[in-house]
Amino acid sequence: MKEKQQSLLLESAARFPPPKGVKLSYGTAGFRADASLLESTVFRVGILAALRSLKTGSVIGLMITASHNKVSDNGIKVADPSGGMLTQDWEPFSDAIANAPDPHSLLQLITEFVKKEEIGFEGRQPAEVLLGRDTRPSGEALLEAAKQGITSIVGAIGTDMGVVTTPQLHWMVRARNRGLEASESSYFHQLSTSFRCLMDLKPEGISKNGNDATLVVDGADGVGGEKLEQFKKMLTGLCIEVRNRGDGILNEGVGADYVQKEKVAPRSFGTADAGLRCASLDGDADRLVYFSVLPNENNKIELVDGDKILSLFALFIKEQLSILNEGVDKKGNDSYQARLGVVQTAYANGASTDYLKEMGLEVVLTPTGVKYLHEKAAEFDIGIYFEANGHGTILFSEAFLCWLEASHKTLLSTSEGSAKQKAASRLLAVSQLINQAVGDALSGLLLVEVILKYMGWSIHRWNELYHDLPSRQLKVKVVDRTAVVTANAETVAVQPIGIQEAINVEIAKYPRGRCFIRPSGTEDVIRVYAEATSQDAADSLASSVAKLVDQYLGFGSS
Ligand SMILES: CC(=O)N[C@H]1[C@@H](OP(=O)(O)O)O[C@H](CO)[C@@H](O)[C@@H]1O
Ligand SMILES: [Mg+2]
Repeated sequence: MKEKQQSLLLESAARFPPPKGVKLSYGTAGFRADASLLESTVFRVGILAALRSLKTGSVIGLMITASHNKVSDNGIKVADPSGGMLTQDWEPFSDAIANAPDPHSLLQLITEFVKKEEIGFEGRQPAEVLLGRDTRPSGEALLEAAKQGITSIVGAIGTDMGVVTTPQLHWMVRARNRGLEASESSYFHQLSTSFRCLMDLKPEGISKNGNDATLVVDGADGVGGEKLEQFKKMLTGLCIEVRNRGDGILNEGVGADYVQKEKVAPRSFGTADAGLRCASLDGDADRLVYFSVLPNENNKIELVDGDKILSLFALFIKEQLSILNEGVDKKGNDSYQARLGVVQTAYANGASTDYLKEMGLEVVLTPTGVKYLHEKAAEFDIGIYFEANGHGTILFSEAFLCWLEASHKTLLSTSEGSAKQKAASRLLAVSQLINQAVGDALSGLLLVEVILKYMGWSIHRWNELYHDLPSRQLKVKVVDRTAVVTANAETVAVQPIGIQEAINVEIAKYPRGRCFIRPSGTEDVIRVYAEATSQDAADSLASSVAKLVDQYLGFGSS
């Protein structure tokens, strides 16, 4: 590294001293903390993003958001060239530089890393980082700190995309690296065009969804509500009313995380909305859940979560694939036996996993966190992944899309208007509509709406696909959450020794009982999840296992 570069790093790092006594970690989804603690971290992640851009010769993304966390928090996530999450190989470096105590130790870490990764500073392309932020008041100053980090790498530039949803930023990174236009208007254009194409391809004779022609959306008082209000004007054939568009406090009693975890209606929704088809986005609009307010039930709702969105998508895709393969000899030249797979975590409701398996689908479980689910889904020709909390998307392999495009072309010339041609056309439109960089509440919502129209289903009919097993989630504060080590996609606790056997004894007391514990990657707690055939049983299983966690690891345990 040249001297000029070294002194630039030292000078700028001196302007962003890290807070004393705070240790930060990249965690499940980037750095998150109280916004007042983050300037130095964000500055340093700016440096990391510029180095990543140099290393890959591609555009990188930086998103300033703390998603569903409270408004006083903030955070930062990195988008890799594909638009997906930062490669896990670079997470240890991000942790190390975030916690470097002074400019010199920071410079030393960077120098060593640049050498190890063989990052060239005289590459053909200059480094470029796209920056975005959500609506948090702390976002503007943090974005400036990130920019300073980026520009402390000689020749690197930061391009401010303004206030955007997390998935919009990831989409833009992906688009730029494919040589496409990466603006908000091109994003809206792609989504609205593919949405219209799918609406035009719905079967004739399907009736409207009864009385729920309008979709009412809770915007979590964040960026998603704002964007949807703007975007809905470009959508034909769908009437959307957006509530909680930013007048109230972000994520307070609103948003997908609140609705999914508490199973109650968000602020601005009540019994007057009973029976309507409603949806809720989270603070940065990468999560989506649906719900319907129950009549006379004190804000209780019928929750249609990420597992059911996944099931709806899987059903639709599977149907289109079987139309395409109808009458085709398995060895036929123009057939492509696409591998369709679904990816869930241990938090997926057991009834959803049973349902998907009964459909004949390959179901894979991964640890919690989109980075794991996304990676697994990419192994299929069509991989659908969702966390129960509503974060997920559909990935199409390049090989399958190539075949599909060619096949569609042939079908257009030989049998335009045939069921097969329409099925191919629908799948192509889905690959355009759904955000293949990352889970996206806006594009997910449009796909749900299209499929409900296609099926002629109301939200209640959709919710009847299967009945969720009653479940309960609890959090337990412990001395050191890293003392819990899990295996088998977090379904088994291998440490502390003996705890799993004790949990098994509890589980055996309940028919269809299922329970697991894991350390959270975003909060300082151990999470307990339990499922059983009645709510009382799920509650009681969760609370006895929470007691075990407290006995083994709680503050009175040592
Ligand atoms: C049970 C649960 O909902 N866990 C969430 C939560 O992770 P934890 O590691 O459980 O804190 O935040 C993650 C990031 O948003 C999300 O991917 C994950 O699903
Ligand atoms: Mg989010």
